[in-house]
Amino acid sequence: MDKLLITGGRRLSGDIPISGAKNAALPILCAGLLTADTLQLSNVPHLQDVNTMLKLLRQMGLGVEQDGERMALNGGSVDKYEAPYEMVKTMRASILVLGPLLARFGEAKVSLPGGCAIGSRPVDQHIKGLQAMGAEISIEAGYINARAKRLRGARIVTDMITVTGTENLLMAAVLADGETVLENAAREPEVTDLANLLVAMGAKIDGIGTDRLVIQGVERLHGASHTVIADRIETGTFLCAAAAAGGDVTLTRTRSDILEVALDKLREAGAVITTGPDWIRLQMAARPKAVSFRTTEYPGFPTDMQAQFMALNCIADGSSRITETIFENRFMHVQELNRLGASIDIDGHTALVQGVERLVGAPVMATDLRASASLVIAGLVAQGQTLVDRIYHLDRGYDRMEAKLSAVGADIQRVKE
Ligand SMILES: CC(=O)N[C@H]1[C@@H](OP(=O)(O)OP(=O)(O)OC[C@H]2O[C@@H](n3ccc(=O)[nH]c3=O)[C@H](O)[C@@H]2O)O[C@H](CO)[C@@H](O)[C@@H]1O
Ligand SMILES: C=C(OP(=O)(O)O)C(=O)O
Repeated sequence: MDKLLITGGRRLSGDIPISGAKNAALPILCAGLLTADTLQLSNVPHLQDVNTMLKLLRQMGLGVEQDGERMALNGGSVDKYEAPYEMVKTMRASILVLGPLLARFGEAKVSLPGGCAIGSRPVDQHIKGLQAMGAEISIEAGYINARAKRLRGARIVTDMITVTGTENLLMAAVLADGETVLENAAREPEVTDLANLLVAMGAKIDGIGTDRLVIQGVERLHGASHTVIADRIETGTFLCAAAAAGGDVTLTRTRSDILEVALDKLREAGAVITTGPDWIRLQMAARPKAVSFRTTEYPGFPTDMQAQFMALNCIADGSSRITETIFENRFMHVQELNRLGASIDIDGHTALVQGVERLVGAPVMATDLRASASLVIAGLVAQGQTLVDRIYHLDRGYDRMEAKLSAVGADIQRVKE
């Protein structure tokens, strides 16, 4: 199992190119199921989750041609409508095949994802929405079995804001009979990116970027070309790394407008940030100041940045309060950060971080994707060596993180065992 060996204390300086967004690429790949024509995609990131999704889609008969970050998908030969447990258990986003399969083929069998390290993460809202559109759904032996001759438009109000729930229902609604209104829809930029692709494929969607999506179903969708948006969480992760380690980095091929709360927090922490149309520069000359925040849905502070900001707060001047409101169990990194010398207490959904002058390297264990990123950031500032185990979590969502960090001066290497 691969590990990352980091020797802390190096300042970071130089350019880091940002990859396409994992959370946009995954639903966009599933949109390939919605048409018999070809989708031409670019800026698709090299990630384990993308490989897993492609494996699943190929099993269903989707044609895939890959050329680096470019990809051509053809849904003309899709003839299997099942997402088996073995796939779904390694990647929850496999649930995103449910809406497209049901909408185009009238049937789908998808393993229930179950819980994961960060929480119970049910998919009841996906199911409830599809039922409102006329699908007959039964749960048997851990599988969602769904059928519908043709989905019909409906008004759906989800109980909470759900990102993949909105994406699944959107992909179902574009081929449904009549009008669907999705109230309380997620506004994450990745949902917007998917919606823009669907419009390019011939879908009729109003309210893109708002919490009320109105969809007029069409008979069929056609091929299109699309560039996946930049990964705002990868961007934010490298910004936190540079703010914690100190230095001067410029992130290229990314956008500042989809990351504004995180940029404001980094400024509050003492970073000097300048931005251009497709780059963000961060300069950090002093010890960071502690910053408090609550995670919320977009455009609020993203839960996927909580762990990385906690790592920054560990070595900051002052104390901070971090409240997690999206997932019930997203503080698994706290124990590991404390093993490096951090001072963090948990009080319910709030972590109280007392900044310390220094962390000291140690072997630590990654528990989920962003927890892994927080341990890498902590390792970059800790004295001595930090060995991060179980980095298969990191490989799910970061494209060659160690190569990108080495290129700006970090002492970090992948160790194979
Ligand atoms: C592949 C992808 O895009 N993953 C992102 C997506 O996950 P994902 O789409 O799984 O997260 P959701 O937005 O659905 O979850 C938000 C909250 O709603 C709850 N819920 C959700 C659906 C449902 O049917 N029932 C229910 O109770 C969840 O347990 C959670 O507490 O959004 C999360 C929140 O921004 C991010 O952390 C993930 O990185
Ligand atoms: C929680 C995440 O992803 P997923 O929904 O794929 O588990 C994440 O990207 O931080």
